[in-house]
Amino acid sequence: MILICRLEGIRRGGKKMEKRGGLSDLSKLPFHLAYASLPNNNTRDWNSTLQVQWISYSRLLFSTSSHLCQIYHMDVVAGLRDLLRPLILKMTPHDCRILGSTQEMISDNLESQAFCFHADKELLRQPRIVRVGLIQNSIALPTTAHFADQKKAIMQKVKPIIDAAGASGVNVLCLQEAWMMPFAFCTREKRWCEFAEPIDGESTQFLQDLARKYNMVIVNPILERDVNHGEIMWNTAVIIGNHGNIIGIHRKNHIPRVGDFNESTYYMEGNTGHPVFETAYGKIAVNICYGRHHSLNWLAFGLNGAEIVFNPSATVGELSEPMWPIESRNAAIANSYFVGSINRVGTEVFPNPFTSGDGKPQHSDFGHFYGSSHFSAPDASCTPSLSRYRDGLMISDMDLNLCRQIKDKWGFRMTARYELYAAMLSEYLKRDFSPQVIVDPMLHKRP
Ligand SMILES: NC(=O)NCCC(=O)O
Repeated sequence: MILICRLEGIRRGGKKMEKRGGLSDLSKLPFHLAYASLPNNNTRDWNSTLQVQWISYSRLLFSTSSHLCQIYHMDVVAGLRDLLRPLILKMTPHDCRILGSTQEMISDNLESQAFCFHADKELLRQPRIVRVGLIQNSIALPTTAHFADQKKAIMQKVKPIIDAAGASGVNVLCLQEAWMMPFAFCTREKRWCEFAEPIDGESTQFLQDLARKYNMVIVNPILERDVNHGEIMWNTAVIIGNHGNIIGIHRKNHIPRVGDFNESTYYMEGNTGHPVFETAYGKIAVNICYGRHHSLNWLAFGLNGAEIVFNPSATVGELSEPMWPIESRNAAIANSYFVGSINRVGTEVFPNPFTSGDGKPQHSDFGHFYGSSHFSAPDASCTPSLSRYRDGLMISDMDLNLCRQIKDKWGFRMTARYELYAAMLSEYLKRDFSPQVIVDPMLHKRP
């Protein structure tokens, strides 16, 4: 059963929920709840904030915070559109564009969620609201299919999702790590190198058209073949501007050497530093997958002025799922920027079994890529995650003014004592470094 009600004043942890719509006890609700929420008694914001959510009760409790009080979701469950029609009729054209077009384009297998992070109103600056999108997806064909067919099928699969993002007014969109291929780096087989592309190759050209069409910045994470440097490979994000131009690239800084993540067989540590790309919609950066375990990597993007850092990833449940909700959220807090975390979905099975020298029996798949893409904000709020199993599009509006507001409030940049750490690191890098350990003189004495 689906109920539609309107909730207001949603607070952190769901502790305070004033309701409208005649529902007094949320615990009596059916497991699934579709609702529309409005900002606190504020009709002024009606145009941009009528939102509809299809959400489980338990997720509702965990998902809300003071800066995340509008939650909306355009699910495509059959019949929901009819139920929502009275609400759609009340919307302005702007809202209809978001809900209507998204509904039209998304298939039953695609989950879509949308959120909004607010900042306080300022006297001297206008809000800087940017609509940001994340796409997670499984591969489209078995890994045994012809490579050209695999690539074409992935593009065909992702295109309607990008169209949905574009039609929903997304300004900046990020795809998952190496989205144009299966994540075959577990196998150590070199034939997968055929998927590598130059920076301005097939997938960039494909996305350039869409960037132009939707006036959208697109982050395109690929396996790069560096044609000007001996055809070597990198794990690269190409930043495509909203005019379809290539703004620049970033190459993955930290290459995993854990479990089946045998990526070092294919590419080296990146050589692009920590670039921040000033786009039409804000300053963005990309911390590719395993880089999220390295707090200095996050820090460097922050020091270069990033307002949104994307973390396009490919990681499996057995290895990293307990870390996933924590690391990027912590980075958003520590560095006063927004983070968009993306992980692919599904289990990719490869033709030949492999091992990774860890004593485990040979196997033919990487494990389950658990999706769970989400956004984190500098004020410690975060969205719920997309599904562990389904393709998904997550959209969030975010007022980038929140970054400076949180910097002003917490002053982490002022209290950071960078000079202490610069000195410590330069000592540590010396060959004759010895750790600063003060031994208890009693430690080795007999009692
Ligand atoms: N793609 C990638 O770097 N994965 C490494 C595993 C992880 O960091 O969870």
